[in-house]
Formats: sequence, structure tokens, C-alpha cells
Amino acid sequence: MKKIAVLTSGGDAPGMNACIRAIVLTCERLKLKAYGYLHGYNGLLQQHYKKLEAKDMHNLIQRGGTVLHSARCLEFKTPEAAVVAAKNLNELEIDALIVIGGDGSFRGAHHLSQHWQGQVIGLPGTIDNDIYGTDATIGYYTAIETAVSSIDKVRDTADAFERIFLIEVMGRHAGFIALNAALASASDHVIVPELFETTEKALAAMLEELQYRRDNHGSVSYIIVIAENVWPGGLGALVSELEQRTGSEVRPVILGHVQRGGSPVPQDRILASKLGSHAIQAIIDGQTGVMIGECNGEPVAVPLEQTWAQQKPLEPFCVEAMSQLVNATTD
Ligand SMILES: Nc1ncnc2c1ncn2[C@@H]1O[C@H](COP(=O)(O)OP(=O)(O)OP(=O)(O)O)[C@@H](O)[C@H]1O
Ligand SMILES: O=P(O)(O)OC[C@H]1O[C@](O)(CO)[C@@H](O)[C@@H]1O
Repeated sequence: MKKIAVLTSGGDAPGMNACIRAIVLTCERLKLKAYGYLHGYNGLLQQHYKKLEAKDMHNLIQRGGTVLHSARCLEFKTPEAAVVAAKNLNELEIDALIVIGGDGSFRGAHHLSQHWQGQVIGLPGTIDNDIYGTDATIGYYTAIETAVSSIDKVRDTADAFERIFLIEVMGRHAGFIALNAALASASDHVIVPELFETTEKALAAMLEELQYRRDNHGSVSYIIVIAENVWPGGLGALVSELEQRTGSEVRPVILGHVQRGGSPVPQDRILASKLGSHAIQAIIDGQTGVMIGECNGEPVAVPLEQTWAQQKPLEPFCVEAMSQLVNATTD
């Protein structure tokens, strides 16, 4: 009988619990034993785990966060740590480890596989959607939903005062949340790392669009969605610059960690359920060193190294729609 272990690592994402549930239920159906390591890679280093059974998976699919807890474990980057983890996995007689996390967590999984003979499978779980080789990641759809509902609320007060608002969304190195939240909330402008060139160019584009709106509609609200870490000097620097150049008040809103929480939307629950159960099938088929993702509605197995070596591009169709709709609004 195979023994399967699972852990969640890096930024938690809504739908991680749904994925754990799918893994455990599939294991139980196939008469495999399931274990959960706690607090990301820390659990592997401290042999901190619990047995997972189908009866404990009740009422879990709708819960945000992760019942296994998550962490960023810098110590795991050392060869010594991977050796300790391998020893602990062997002691528990684990045959396969499933890591649910982002590209950093996949680097960790690959690092472990250099020191451990067992099977290693990655499942994409991050709100950032920045993993090459899968159309979406678990948690991404919920983060967009949260960002959009928050931007809708900001729009109400922005309209009332005809103010400029700068709304910062998450996505450390990727503009997926920013672009799609801007598109879905009919925001007026979006700034993402993939398309950012210089502050001057970005400012010129914003000011030109704002002027166009003012010339055609008079005093208006103006909502700019910006991905975190893009603007040199941070959000405050952009607020000052915009206030100086427009002569208007600018209000910043940082959505922050609310985007990581909440009950997963159905799309994330569905993706998590598909990937979790397929991961067990992949293990039975003897796969290792791969991420199980989804492309065009089909499961895919992508070598772990590819998931971070290649940058996932923004969807050109979304970029096109956003650029077509800017200044076409009659709101
Ligand atoms: N090169 C590496 N070698 C070994 N382990 C690593 C490596 N890079 C990352 N890890 C492990 O993976 C953990 C999570 O990585 P990281 O903080 O980059 O988050 P992530 O998995 O990319 O998720 P997210 O982007 O959603 O926060 C790290 O804290 C560390 O334990
Ligand atoms: O919770 P922490 O460690 O501050 O990490 C925040 C980062 O994690 C993410 O939420 C997921 O990668 C990023 O969007 C964000 O930059």
C-alpha cells in the first residue's frame, strides 16, 4: 500500500483545502494512506505531520486558508535541510510527496528530489497565477473576485467625489490579478510589470487618458489599478506625482492580504478538485518531478524546472480588450 504525503507552501490560496480534500478522498477510494505535513517545508524538517482521513474532509471544500498551514521556510534551501527532509520521509515510509504552492515551492520540491528517491508532484496553488504550464492556479479566481468586489465599492465613493483612486493589488512579479480585476471592474487604467517601461511613459499615458475623459465628460472619477512592486518608490511616490501633475486629490487603496482570504469561488474549487484527484492518478502511473496543471480543459504534466524557467505571459486577449476599452467608456 502506497503512502502519500501532502503539504502547502508559500502564500496560501483559497482552494488549497479543496485540493487537500480531493487528494485525501482519492487516496481513501484507492486504499492509499494519506498524511499531511504542517507549516510548509518546516513540517518536513521537524517531522510534524498528521494522518489525513476522508472523515476529516467534511465541510472543508468551502473554507479559505489551509488546514495544513503554510510558511516560507528559508532554511529549506540548504542541501542539509533536504537531507533531513528525505530522512524524515523515509522514516515515515512515504512513497510520494505532493507540494501545493507557487514556483518557489516547486523549486523546493525539485531541491528535495535531488536528495530523496520518492515521487514528487507539484500542484499550482497561488493567487498570483504566475506559474508557467498551467492556464490557472488554485486561488487566482477567488483573488480576482475579491479585488473586483472591492474596486466596485471604491468606485462608488470615487464617483461621489469625482476623485482619482490608485488601487494596489497583489502579484509580486505578475500582473494577472491587476489586469483581470481592472477589466472586470471597468477600471480606467492598469499598470502591470509585464507592460511597464518607464515612469515617464506610464505617467504620460495616464495623464493623456485622464485629460481625454475630462475634456469629454467634465469632472470624473478615475480608477487606476496597479500591481504591487511596479512603481519605483512605491504607491506613495505615484500618489505625489499624480497630485502634482493633475492638481487633484489622489487617494491610495492597498487591497493587501484580503485578496488571499475568503471562501474559494466555484472555479477554484473545481480546479482544486480536478488537480488533487489527478495528482494521485499521476503518482499511480509512476510520474515524478512534474507539476500537474490544466491547459485547455485537459490535465498536463509539466517538468518542475519548466514552471519557473519560463515566464508565463499575460493573456494577449485580455491585454487587447483592456486597451480597446480604455477611453471608450460612456460611464
Ligand atoms: N531554491 C529553493 N530551494 C529550496 N526551497 C525553496 C527554494 N525556493 C523556495 N523554496 C521553498 O519554498 C517556499 C515558498 O517559496 P516562495 O516564498 O517563493 O512562495 P511560492 O511557493 O512561490 O508561493 P507564492 O508566490 O504564492 O507566495 C520557500 O519559503 C522555501 O521553503
Ligand atoms: O504574505 P507575505 O509573505 O507578505 O507575501 C505576500 C506575497 O504573497 C502573494 O500573496 C502570493 O505570492 C503575493 O501576491 C504577495 O506579494
